[in-house]
Amino acid sequence: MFCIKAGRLEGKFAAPPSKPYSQRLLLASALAEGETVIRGVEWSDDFTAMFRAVQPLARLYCEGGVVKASRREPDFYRSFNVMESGFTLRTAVAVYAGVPGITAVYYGGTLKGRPIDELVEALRRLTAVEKTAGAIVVEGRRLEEFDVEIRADISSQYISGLMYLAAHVGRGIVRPVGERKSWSFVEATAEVLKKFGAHVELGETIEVEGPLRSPRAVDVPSDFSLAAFLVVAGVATGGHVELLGTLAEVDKWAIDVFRQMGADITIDNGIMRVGGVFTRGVDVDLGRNPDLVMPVALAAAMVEEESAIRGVDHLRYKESDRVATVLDVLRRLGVEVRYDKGAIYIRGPPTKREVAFQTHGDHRIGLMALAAAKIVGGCVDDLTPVAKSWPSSILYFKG
Ligand SMILES: O=C(O)C1=C[C@@H](OP(=O)(O)O)[C@@H](O)[C@H](O)C1
Ligand SMILES: C=C(OP(=O)(O)O)C(=O)O
Repeated sequence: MFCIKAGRLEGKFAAPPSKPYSQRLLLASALAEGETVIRGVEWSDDFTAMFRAVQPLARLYCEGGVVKASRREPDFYRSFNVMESGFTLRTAVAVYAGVPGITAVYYGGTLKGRPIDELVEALRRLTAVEKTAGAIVVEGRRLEEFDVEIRADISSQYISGLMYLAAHVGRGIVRPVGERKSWSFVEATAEVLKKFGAHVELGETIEVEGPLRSPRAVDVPSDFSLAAFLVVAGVATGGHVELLGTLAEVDKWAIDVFRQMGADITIDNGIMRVGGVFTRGVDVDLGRNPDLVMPVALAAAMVEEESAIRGVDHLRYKESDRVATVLDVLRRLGVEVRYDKGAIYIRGPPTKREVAFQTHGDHRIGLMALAAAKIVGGCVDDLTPVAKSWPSSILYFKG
């Protein structure tokens, strides 16, 4: 049990480093020609998962938050545990299909109940892939150019995995089928592959052409989906919060969502200053950016006007069923909330104080609970999950 007193969140904080970018940069560095220095890494469980996954084909050195990576002759037999990292599981299974040799990718915890079968089916058109209890075994081949269809409405990481495979083997075409969920993360993959010299076209189909070449040194950008918890806690407690760092593209447009709700956010010389009061509800579709649902829902819980957060049905495939667990956090706050046809409707403000929150084994629900506890006071049952994306978060909220 971790308890927090209600009170103003005040201070100057380093914005949290982006987990999705740190993982993408490490994977690209491990496949690229030449050494890459990656600066500003936070050793989250998911980054560690990617570090394990690339070890059989990369030379790796680390010192604090700096990692140096370059490709090497891959081991023929390789096995590693990606723990609960969906991105690492889905990209590793795809990439190793194009690396001659045999790979056993172990996975566990909440990831055991999350989707992977559609990617396994798509890869079986290229090579042998066996799914057993808790592991996937991939027979890697020297693949030529490939052309595959894959469902786009379950996880964008299937597509990101196939894009990395294409860059690695030389060329590939990926045909997304159905609604394009979490699409901003496909764009983030394209952005990183292009930084490493690949040619990427995102259209009706996706075309990727390698090879990957190191840009020599890269900085991990900051993550707005995580920083947003500090923004919400700062605004909701009337505190003054300053965040230092350059935000990654993927979720940063959502600053305007918080502004629409009444937050006063300015960015000047890489410093984000946060103030204002949440006074208005919002009607927003977060289907392209699912990780923003938790902080936006918490901000919406502060205002009386009803908010609608749409496009959230695929949140059921995350570390927890986030449709259910976001509703759980809000109900514990005494907020009116309902889910209907892919949308969450929220009407605040909180009517409860000193609340007992549950993380349900999910890091983003844990972070939402930490920010909520700073606002109304309360306790979080288990902090372990937050190490998946932002282990240092507890230091920001401890206060
Ligand atoms: O590619 C990525 O790094 C991610 C993609 C999204 O998942 P899905 O594509 O499975 O929705 C997102 O929710 C996750 O936190 C990170
Ligand atoms: C769903 C997430 O990550 P992953 O899919 O990589 O496990 C997340 O960080 O919320």
